[in-house]
Amino acid sequence: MKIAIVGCGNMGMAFAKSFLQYDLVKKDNLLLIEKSIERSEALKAEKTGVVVDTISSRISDADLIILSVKPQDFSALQDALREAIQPQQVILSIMAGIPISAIQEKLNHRLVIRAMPNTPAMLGMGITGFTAAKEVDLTNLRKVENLINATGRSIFLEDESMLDAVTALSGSGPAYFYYLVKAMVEAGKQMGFDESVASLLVKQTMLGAFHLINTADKSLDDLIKAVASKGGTTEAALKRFEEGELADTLIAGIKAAQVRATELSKS
Ligand SMILES: NC(=O)C1=CN([C@@H]2O[C@H](COP(=O)(O)OP(=O)(O)OC[C@H]3O[C@@H](n4cnc5c(N)ncnc54)[C@H](OP(=O)(O)O)[C@@H]3O)[C@@H](O)[C@H]2O)C=CC1
Ligand SMILES: O=C(O)[C@@H]1CCC=N1
Repeated sequence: MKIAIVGCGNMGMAFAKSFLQYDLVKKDNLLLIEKSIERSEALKAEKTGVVVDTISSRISDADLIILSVKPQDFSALQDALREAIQPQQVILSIMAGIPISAIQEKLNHRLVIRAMPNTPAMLGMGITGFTAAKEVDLTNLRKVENLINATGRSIFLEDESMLDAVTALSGSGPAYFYYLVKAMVEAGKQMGFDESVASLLVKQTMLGAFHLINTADKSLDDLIKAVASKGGTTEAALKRFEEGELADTLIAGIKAAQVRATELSKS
């Protein structure tokens, strides 16, 4: 299989490296198109694939073209891509917000799959929601699904509009988790720990607690109850969170991300 990746930043390279790790593509068959000189020099030094800086007829060789530039950068490349693209090539877009119909229209091309991964894809521990234009046949869909699964797990969604919710929940989700971890580390520092000690306490707590979610046969409410003794310390913290409407704020934030994804689709 020959793959071209347009935009080789965080996510483009998470995909590229996962494919290489599982031998789903050979380096010689991996075309990396990266505009940033600094980044493309680094990619050349890493020898991850064939690195070029612009879209040219070389892209016409690829079976699959992955679009992993920022949504705002799509319009600048669409003309060059429309010129070079061949009818049998499959496009996989991971750009937040941009609907399949817009990509089809701008590129004058039908075979478009749209996916929303997240950064743990860098470790093969991502989760990706994806959907496809009705013109994409099962063979191509399976091929792309196999590639996505090299970055972690995946979930196929019939309804494209749910991809904006995937973006808000799991696409952006890692940042919410880091935000929470950062606040807990800050609390540790304010209580007198060095950053490194606070960080160790928090990170190991999050790791252990995560595994309990997955292994203990208990609901999240039961897991909370198992920590929060009547009249104890956890209860004091949870009461303060409730007063500050922390859960509602988190939910509102996630919905704001969904709204932004929908706005991006219209810009
Ligand atoms: N980061 C995340 O957690 C996730 C991101 N996404 C989506 O993935 C996409 C990429 O995000 P991310 O990897 O974080 O972004 P990055 O900024 O890390 O990577 C994008 C790269 O594309 C380059 N680029 C821009 N225009 C072109 C062009 N015309 N030709 C070639 N390269 C180009 C950029 O260069 P320069 O910097 O010079 O502009 C940059 O190096 C976005 O659309 C985002 O919505 C999806 C899921 C999760
Ligand atoms: O913040 C963003 O727009 C992208 C999409 C999901 C994660 N990062």
